[in-house]
Amino acid sequence: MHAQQEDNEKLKQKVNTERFIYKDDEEMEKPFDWGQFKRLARYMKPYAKDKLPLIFIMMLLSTATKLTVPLLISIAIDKVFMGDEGPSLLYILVGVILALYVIQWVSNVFRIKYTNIIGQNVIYDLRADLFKHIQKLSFRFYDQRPAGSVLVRVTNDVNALQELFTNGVINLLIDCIQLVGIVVILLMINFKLGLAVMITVPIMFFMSTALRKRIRRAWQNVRIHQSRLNSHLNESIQGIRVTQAYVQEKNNMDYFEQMNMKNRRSWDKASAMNQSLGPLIEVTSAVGMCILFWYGGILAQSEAITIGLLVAFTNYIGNFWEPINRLGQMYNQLLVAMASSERIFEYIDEKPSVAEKTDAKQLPAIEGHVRLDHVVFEYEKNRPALKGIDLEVKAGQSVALVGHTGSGKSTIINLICRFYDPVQGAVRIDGEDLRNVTLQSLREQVGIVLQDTFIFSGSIRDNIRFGRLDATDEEIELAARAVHAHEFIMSLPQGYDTEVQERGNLLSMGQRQLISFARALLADPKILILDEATASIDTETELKIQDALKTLLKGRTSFIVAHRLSTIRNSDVIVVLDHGVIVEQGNHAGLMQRPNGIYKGLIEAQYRFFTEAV
Ligand SMILES: Nc1ncnc2c1ncn2[C@@H]1O[C@H](COP(=O)(O)OP(=O)(O)OP(=O)(O)O)[C@@H](O)[C@H]1O
Repeated sequence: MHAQQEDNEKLKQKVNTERFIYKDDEEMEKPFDWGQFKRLARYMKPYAKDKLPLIFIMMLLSTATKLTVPLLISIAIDKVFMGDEGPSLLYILVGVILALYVIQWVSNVFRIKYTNIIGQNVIYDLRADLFKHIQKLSFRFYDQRPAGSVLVRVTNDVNALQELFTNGVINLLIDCIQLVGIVVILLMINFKLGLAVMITVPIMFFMSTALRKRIRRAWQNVRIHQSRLNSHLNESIQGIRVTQAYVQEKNNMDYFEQMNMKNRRSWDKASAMNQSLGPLIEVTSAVGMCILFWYGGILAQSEAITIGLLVAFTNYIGNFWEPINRLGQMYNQLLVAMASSERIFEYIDEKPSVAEKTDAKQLPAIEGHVRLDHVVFEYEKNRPALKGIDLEVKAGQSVALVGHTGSGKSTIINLICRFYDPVQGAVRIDGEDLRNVTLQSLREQVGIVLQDTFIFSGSIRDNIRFGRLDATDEEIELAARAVHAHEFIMSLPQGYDTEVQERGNLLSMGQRQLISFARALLADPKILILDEATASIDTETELKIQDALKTLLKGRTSFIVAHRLSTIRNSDVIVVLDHGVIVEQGNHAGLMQRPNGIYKGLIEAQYRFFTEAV
């Protein structure tokens, strides 16, 4: 019994660990890619003309002032303290140093201000480009990715570039200029001493490069864990109702804890490694200092260098390690940003699988004649969802698509709206192959109401107006009345102005559907598609809806997918699908006369279901 319990516990743990599998969205190692860096830098171009030269001047000014101060101090030591100059030179030097600090401060303030402006603008543009593009991507793109991972690219990856643009690139330049400046000054003051002190640079460079590679990997590991945590969080919040309904909170929490712990451990490891870099730099700089005091002392004794210049040397060396340390960090930051930019550009470069031809023409006002010519379609290679569909629908006819679940009903609809293109064959409206027309001119004339109707945050009025943005309030109300939505809308606290939250959480499923009916009616499309649209409506409302549908469908070609067969018996043509093939076609009366017909079987099964249930 005990062993059985243990087995059960193990099985539960196994299921829990394997339940969530998130594809890692992160490249481990990527060499620096100049092409990509240039592409990224192009985002700075619009601001380059007026802001970049200013930033550059400010940068040179602050570095020059910073590097001049030690030289002035050395003059004070040699001429005033060690020499025989009077205090007036000291006052002048102190005044100049003070002025230099003020200049440095002012130039830094403006530099930071301008770099922030450029950085924020670049990030704004990049995010806008990315969002604009992913809005155009086809259903196939979204089929292949969890929403969480798309979200992470628009938020986290773009944020990762923010630091690079606001500080990174400019600090990198400042540090390079400062380093070159210091090296030149050191070698000019005393060539031999300069070389001797810098002997430690290559040693430190090699040691820190090796260490940094490991640090970079450790941070990448942190991001992988964070990304998994994000995906899980996104899924948990979206699926919270199902989780609670199946009392899976504890399992969910256990899994979250595991992820959270792994994330924390990876963070601890990375930050411990990071901290080991500081002492390495300190030791190297201490060795450099020792060399300076030892060799510098000898040179000073032989009067090859003055005490003032030795002090200046010490000062410069002190300022030397800091940018070297930062440059290493910056390189890491640059590689991280490059990985992020690669992921962003990957989306921006993604071509919509349903692409408009360059010479795509406007679909003129249609009559609504729809034809599917031997259409074959597959979502995944070698798994056809439609296996050669031939269907002709005259303008104004109402077509019902019926069949078992997974038989291909929604797929036909997806092709008529051109959310996907057929693999073989063609879908034509008024004789025009849909691949030859612009998406806008097609979709403006095809209305669709889905079972999972999407309600956007905003007022009820705005949601109905989504069907036609220039509709007047009267037209909106007329549409709502026609589909019997007006009564329930008026019973809401602010009527048409009632704010509904994202996804319409405040409304029932049926109410959401009535709103989308009104939305579709307002759009006044020549072809109307109702995909399981009446599934969530109660029988009483359905009777009203049947009446409304008559108005809604009048003069339009319509496609109705419904499991509730009572909704479709009045259709002109009923198309019965099975495993992606049309197996029967005709009107209700005709199909009911077929002995052993599939449609007849479906109707009888549904009738039995209802009579036995009652
Ligand atoms: N986005 C997708 N990616 C991969 N396969 C899909 C996708 N959508 C549907 N399929 C597959 O295509 C086939 C047809 O699906 P379709 O949604 O057209 O069926 P349906 O008749 O509308 O079913 P239901 O009545 O359950 O809505 C099914 O085998 C389904 O598994």
